[in-house]
Amino acid sequence: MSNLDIMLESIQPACAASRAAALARLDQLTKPRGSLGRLEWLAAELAGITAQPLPRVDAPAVLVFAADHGIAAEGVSAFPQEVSAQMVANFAAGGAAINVLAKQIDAYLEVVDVGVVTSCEGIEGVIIDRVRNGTGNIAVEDAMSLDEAREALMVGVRAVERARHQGCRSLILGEMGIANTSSSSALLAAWTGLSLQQVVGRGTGIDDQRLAHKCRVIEKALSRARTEADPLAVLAQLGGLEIAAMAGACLAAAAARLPVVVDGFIATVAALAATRLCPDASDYLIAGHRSDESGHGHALQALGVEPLLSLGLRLGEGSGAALAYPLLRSACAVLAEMATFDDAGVTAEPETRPL
Ligand SMILES: Cc1cc2ncn([C@H]3O[C@H](COP(=O)(O)O)[C@@H](O)[C@H]3O)c2cc1C
Ligand SMILES: O=C(O)c1cccnc1
Repeated sequence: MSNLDIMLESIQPACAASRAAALARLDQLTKPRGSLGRLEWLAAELAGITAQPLPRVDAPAVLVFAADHGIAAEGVSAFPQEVSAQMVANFAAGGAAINVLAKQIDAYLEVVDVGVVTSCEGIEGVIIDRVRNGTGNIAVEDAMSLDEAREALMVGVRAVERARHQGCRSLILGEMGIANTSSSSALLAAWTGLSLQQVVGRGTGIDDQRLAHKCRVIEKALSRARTEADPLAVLAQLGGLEIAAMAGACLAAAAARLPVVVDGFIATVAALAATRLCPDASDYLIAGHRSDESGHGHALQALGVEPLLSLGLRLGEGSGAALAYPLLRSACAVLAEMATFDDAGVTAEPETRPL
């Protein structure tokens, strides 16, 4: 059995007993039942994920995976392919949105080159774990081989191992890769049967004409693909290297009982890939936000998750997940630190006297 198969077999559903214990405690805390709304739901989810009635999520790791996409040659993005490598240098220099947001939550940040066309070797601080030099153009050929898809998953697994070594207890997964909304749309359509109109959006901000062209290119990719194939084969045909790495990171997180805060459209499709490979991995996913990329709502629905925030972001990099992360911290703090009715001598029973 491969290391990947061993890990897939080790993934267990979230712990129902810890979740139930957290829910019972929430009802004893000094507040009307349920009055902290989704924060209570979040606290219970985190208890189930970590198998701890009083979960802890500090410190978070932000893992940003970068790779290029052959489909960029079709003109499906508003930006040229070289921006992927330039942005990796920007991440390394600390100048991107995710750098700023990761700093605000005291996160451990790692940028991994999984397959940027102009290799990021030599950029200080970037982890080089390359599978190949960008993917094939999915309109005309498979993105990668089955072996390469497995290798890309393992890139994510290794990144989670490093984050755990740093003492991280929660994960935020981000990506950089020009044209990766196209691969994500193709994967989402392949796995859900949704129409192109539902899954294809403007990405970096393309106009109507380019959007129509993007739809035609993705349609070509889908007509070439064997969408009924097993999930790994679909990932190899249509996926991106960074998408596969994020999926591998989701699986490793599930195996280690760490919560993953899912970011935007691309990260959600990667999380969907993880659940296609191992359905129990879905228990470990918290949707950070709903991005403005049309199709993200459908992707979240396919994953069966409700996002915490909706701020009109359309960036990726892990930005929306980093913004949502403080809610996880707050949920854990409320559960652990609020007084119970008994502790505080507050009457727990609702009013029963007749009016
Ligand atoms: C400067 C810049 C920074 C970014 N950070 C994330 N993305 C986002 O945009 C890309 C996806 O959109 P599309 O499929 O239209 O290319 C990804 O790299 C994603 O992470 C960026 C894009 C640009 C241009
Ligand atoms: O939702 C996202 O993650 C997204 C949307 C547009 C461009 N890049 C990323």
